Amino acid sequence: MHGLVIKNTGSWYQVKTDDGQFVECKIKGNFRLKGIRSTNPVAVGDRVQIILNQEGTAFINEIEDRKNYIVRRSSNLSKQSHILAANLDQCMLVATVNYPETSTIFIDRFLASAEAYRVPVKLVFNKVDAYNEDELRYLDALINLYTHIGYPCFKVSAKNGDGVDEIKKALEGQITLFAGHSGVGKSTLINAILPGIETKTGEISSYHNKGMHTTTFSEMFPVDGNGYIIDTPGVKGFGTFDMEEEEIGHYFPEIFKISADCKYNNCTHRHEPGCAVRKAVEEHLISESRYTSYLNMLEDKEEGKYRAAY
Ligand SMILES: Nc1nc2c(ncn2[C@@H]2O[C@H](COP(=O)(O)OP(=O)(O)OP(=O)(O)O)[C@@H](O)[C@H]2O)c(=O)[nH]1
Ligand SMILES: [Zn+2]
Repeated sequence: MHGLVIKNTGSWYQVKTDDGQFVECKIKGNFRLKGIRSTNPVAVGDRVQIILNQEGTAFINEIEDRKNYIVRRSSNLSKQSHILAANLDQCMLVATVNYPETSTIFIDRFLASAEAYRVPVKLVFNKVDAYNEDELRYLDALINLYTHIGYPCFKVSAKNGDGVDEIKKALEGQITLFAGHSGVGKSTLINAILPGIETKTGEISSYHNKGMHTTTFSEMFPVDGNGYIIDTPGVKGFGTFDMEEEEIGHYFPEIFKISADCKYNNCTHRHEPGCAVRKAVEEHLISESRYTSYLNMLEDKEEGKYRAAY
């Protein structure tokens, strides 16, 4: 029998089978996945094969190949990582231009990590009800920039409901991870999409605070139109993604595209002669803010301390 892992409590996994049953499952034996040293071999979003037993529970005995997955390092000391979710169709990054401001560096780092993880991102700009004329103009400039690069953008007010229907539409049939730094209104937005979920996430957080080993806890919530949303408490964004210096440019689509015209094919687009990227920045074909974010990631890498800012 096949199904989708929709909840992970550490020792048990809840699987929704393809014929619509919910089955509590355990892992059989010792799962070792190729190339991943993970504290949890199975994550929400995994498609699995299960074998039912007489008590009505089941064993997971096979995990289907993942199209992508996101991880978090367990700690700096250990090389082990924790798989937060698998098979994401998309990620929605909630951002704000004020109250508090999401920096373009934060947005761009997030986008680059998502490119590396091969998860498409949609940008959701929240709190549009609160902005003045200047902020709204800046917002439109950002939306113009990111839409052009290929990231769809939404304007919403989780507070008064503006734009929330468009978000609901974009969630249909998709597994979507929500991310965003503290205070952008992620919880308020999720609650506008799924009234009642708020209490649940609250419970999870307080459980967290007791210092119990709940880092393995994650859950997907069904939304209208056969989709799911994942809101992992405490996850502001993606974890560290180890990128080689010359690789960082690959995760800025517009930089990558133009870099084909650089004189040197290992160009880092800083001081090299014949750099097509720097020329494009000067000619305003690549945005200054994106180039700054790119350099910012490169600098961290140089100092040997690259760590995502979330
Ligand atoms: N004006 C305005 N305020 C909002 C909106 N959405 C959320 N807020 C407010 O922003 C603050 C933060 O909202 P939360 O939903 O708690 O933000 P969060 O992103 O979940 O933050 P954490 O819980 O810290 O992760 C609250 O005071 C909300 O009432 C909005 O659309 N407009
Ligand atoms: Zn270059």
